[in-house]
Amino acid sequence: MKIISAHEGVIPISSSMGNAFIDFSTMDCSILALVSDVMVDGEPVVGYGFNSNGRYSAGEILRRRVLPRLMGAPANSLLDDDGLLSPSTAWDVMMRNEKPGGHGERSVAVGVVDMALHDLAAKIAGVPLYRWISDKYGDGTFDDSVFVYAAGGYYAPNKTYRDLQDEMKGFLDAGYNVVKMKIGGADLAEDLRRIEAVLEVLDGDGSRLAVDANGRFDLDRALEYGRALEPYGLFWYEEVGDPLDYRLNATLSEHYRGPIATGENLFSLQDARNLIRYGGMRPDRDYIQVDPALSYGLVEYRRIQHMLAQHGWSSRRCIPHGGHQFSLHIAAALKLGGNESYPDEFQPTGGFADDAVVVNSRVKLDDRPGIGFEGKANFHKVLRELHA
Ligand SMILES: O=C([O-])CC(=O)C(=O)O
Ligand SMILES: [Mg+2]
Repeated sequence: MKIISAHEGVIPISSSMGNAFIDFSTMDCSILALVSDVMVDGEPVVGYGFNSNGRYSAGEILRRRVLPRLMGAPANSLLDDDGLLSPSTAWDVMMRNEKPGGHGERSVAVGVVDMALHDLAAKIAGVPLYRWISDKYGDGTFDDSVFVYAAGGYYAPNKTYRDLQDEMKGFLDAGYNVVKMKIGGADLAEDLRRIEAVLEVLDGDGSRLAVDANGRFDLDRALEYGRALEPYGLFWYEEVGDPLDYRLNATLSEHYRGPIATGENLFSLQDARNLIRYGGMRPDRDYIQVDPALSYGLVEYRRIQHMLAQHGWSSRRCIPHGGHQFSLHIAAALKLGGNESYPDEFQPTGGFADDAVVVNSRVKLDDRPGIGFEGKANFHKVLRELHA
């Protein structure tokens, strides 16, 4: 088995919305197709990857470092002892001559390729990725549906409370029980009005609402918001301070009693371990949101799972960021607590297969081989054009 060619590209996923830290007017995304020499029904088997939603493309690193190493390696150096494509062996090849630390966007580039390699390996095996993962690394069992919550509630020009409520109603109508909205892009009084507006739609049940500050707050503001939010009994209070400010998070956890979620901008085993060591995260209630696509892919994510287990954390406390199909398979196979979903945002990359149905905030996995991008027509069209 050989990878014959790699086709990398960049697509816009821009929009007018904003969170507390950035607007998405120039947001884009790296996409990748790895074409193999394995033929099925007269067509080569192709693995696809992309860099999750909401961080910029990493084409330069892909083109200059990661892909040349992958494509320059002897074909058999990417295979396991059974002659099958091994994403973890390929990972070592991609990371040759890379120093530790400073993970930055390198982890994003490697994550794109790791996703495509997993898609390819599962397609060659003729099974959906969740099955491939659970057969290879687990006991062959998996969750046949995954908890998903609907993320949205962004700031946007001229967006009214009514617009925000309608957006959230749309999520409930689409089958979600838990929704997420942005905070920190306005002052506390205004954000509380926005929260109250959303709570009206949720019958006043704060346990169905997560709020996300996108790393905006300093300690004073983190605690001030925490005091104001605590009475609502929210689903979680997300990414409150800078992702690498572990002490801020630890101090917050001493004051804020409800669940805290963070980790979407931690891109390595080392950073995730520091969060667990120094961030005051509580394994009985908090959530880890590391996104496998942004953080060196599934190979590294499995190391993170191992680290979490050593620290006494259940995989159920992990709900990855990103709202993508890759994490959905990982969540089912590694028995995570769930996965994010963007029903409306980040197109064409965000969201699941077109025929995926959310019932009671759970989505079932399907039987398409690999990750199943083929079931998401608008995205598959873009991916196919890469190697047409
Ligand atoms: O706004 C974003 O960049 C996405 C985000 O934080 C999330 O989905 O949790
Ligand atoms: Mg977030």
